[in-house]
Amino acid sequence: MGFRLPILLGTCLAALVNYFTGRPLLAANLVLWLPVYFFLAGALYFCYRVFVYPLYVSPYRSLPSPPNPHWLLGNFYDYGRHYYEHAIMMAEKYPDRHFTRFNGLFGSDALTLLSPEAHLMVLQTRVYGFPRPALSKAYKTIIGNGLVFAEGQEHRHQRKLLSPAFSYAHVKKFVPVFMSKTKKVMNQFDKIVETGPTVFEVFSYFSRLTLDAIGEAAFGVDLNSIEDENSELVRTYDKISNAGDQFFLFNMFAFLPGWKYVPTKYNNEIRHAHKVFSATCKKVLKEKQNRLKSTGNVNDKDGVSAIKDRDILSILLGNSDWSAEQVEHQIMTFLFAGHETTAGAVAWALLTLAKHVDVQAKLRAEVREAFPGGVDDIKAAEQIESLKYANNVVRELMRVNPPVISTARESSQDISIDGETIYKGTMLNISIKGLNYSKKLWGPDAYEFNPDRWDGRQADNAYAYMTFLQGTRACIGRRFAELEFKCILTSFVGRYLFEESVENQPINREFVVTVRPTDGLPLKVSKIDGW
Ligand code: HEM
Repeated sequence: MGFRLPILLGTCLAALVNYFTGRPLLAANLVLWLPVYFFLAGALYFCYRVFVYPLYVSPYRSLPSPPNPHWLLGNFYDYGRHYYEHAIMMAEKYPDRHFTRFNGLFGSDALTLLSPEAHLMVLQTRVYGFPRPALSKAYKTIIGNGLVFAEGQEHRHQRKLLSPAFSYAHVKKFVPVFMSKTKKVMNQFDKIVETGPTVFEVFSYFSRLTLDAIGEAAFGVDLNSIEDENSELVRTYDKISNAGDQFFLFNMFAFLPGWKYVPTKYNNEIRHAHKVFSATCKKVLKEKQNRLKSTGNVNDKDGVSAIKDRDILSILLGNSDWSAEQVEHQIMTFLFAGHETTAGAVAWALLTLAKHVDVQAKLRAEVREAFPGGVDDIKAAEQIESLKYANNVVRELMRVNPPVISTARESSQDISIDGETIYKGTMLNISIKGLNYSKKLWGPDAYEFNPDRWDGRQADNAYAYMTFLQGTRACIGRRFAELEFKCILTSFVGRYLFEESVENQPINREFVVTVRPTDGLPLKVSKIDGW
């Protein structure tokens, strides 16, 4: 309906004023009346949207919804903090529904998908009929306008082009990169704990580790953030990711044209961040182009296949359809998507293991038995993949701690699933954590951390394990991330014991694209001799 309704209301108001006052419709006092009409029409429309539409007009009004915590903001405000809890609660209460209602911003309609069938429809069968909502386009400044934001045929094309760089056969060649970055951070840990068990903040170490790993594996450059604690790139990621309510406001007003130019504190930070990311991408690009020129590999006549360096950047450069700016945006995308997610996964995994020292001990025993010579023995993907218990632990850690807890789509068409209709223009919430914790799909102990549940099980229904999403737009970096995660986890748990700094201490979480610990993650770390 957009702005048509206020205009209609404004006209009706003008007609009413004309009827009761006898003044000519928008004639003599046009300049005076027009703003008044529109103000009143806007106010009327606002009341209609917030108070009348959700209760009496919305086609979804009879659908069940979670309690509405705020008449104006609906469930939008606590989306990041408690959203997945709503989804879990709704899934438990309505196990046979495909979707339920979610109280959107300013009385708007939104749905939470619940069933695997609904997810299959939105993420695979009719995937390009469900693009990202306009609201999320505001993230382009941080994530880059690359694969994440491509839609339709353009997405299909980019994905096909980039997929070879993420095949398992290719990704496993990165084990030496993952291990060399891991060992650098282990050396830093060794120094911190050399006089005995020490409590310190661990998240930032993994954030820098994964940033350097993606820099080298995907682009062939050393971003040097492990050594340089004051790296501007790291500080900038920290700043925009720890934005709390400012990020909420940024999102809330993102639909206003020109909002990003309003000089709010966060808008300024985002603009600065964009400059830093853009400068990094340009630097990465330049270094790579120089290297490729010197080896004579770039722009060979058959493009991608002629390039010996089959890392992501070589593939991007081998595609002559893309301008330098497009390549830069893709680099920004992989820098962001490739490090925040895995860093979050490792941090939350260590917290979970700190609460389950028995699992840690069993995992450590398996790692030490397989690699008696210590961390230097870990050299190839096949060695790590052969650790049966470690594989179960990793899958379970990723199930209970998905770093991306939810995502959103918007319906660009009317679609029915078993007679329940999703109307065009509706915002859809995809609760990754909701499905990962579904008792219907995972059994009564779905909330428990239990690596043994994976014995003999892959994931009966792929749409039950959503950490990397599923379908056409599932995470392209999944294999990369899983292998990197395994390298990091087996090495660190092999050598150190992780415990909670204070038992059951709540850790504040921030949800800005990924879930990260707001004030860092303090853990008690001790070195266990013999490895
Ligand atoms: C534990 C680590 C990771 C997790 C949990 C994760 C999770 C996800 C999820 C849930 C999505 C879907 C987002 C959406 O559609 O809204 C996604 C997409 C994506 N991820 Fe990952 N990711 C991880 C690591 C990585 C890595 C290491 C890379 C690259 C090296 C990467 C690159 C991407 C890209 C480019 C997309 C967009 C794919 C598309 O739209 O076709 N991710 N990831």
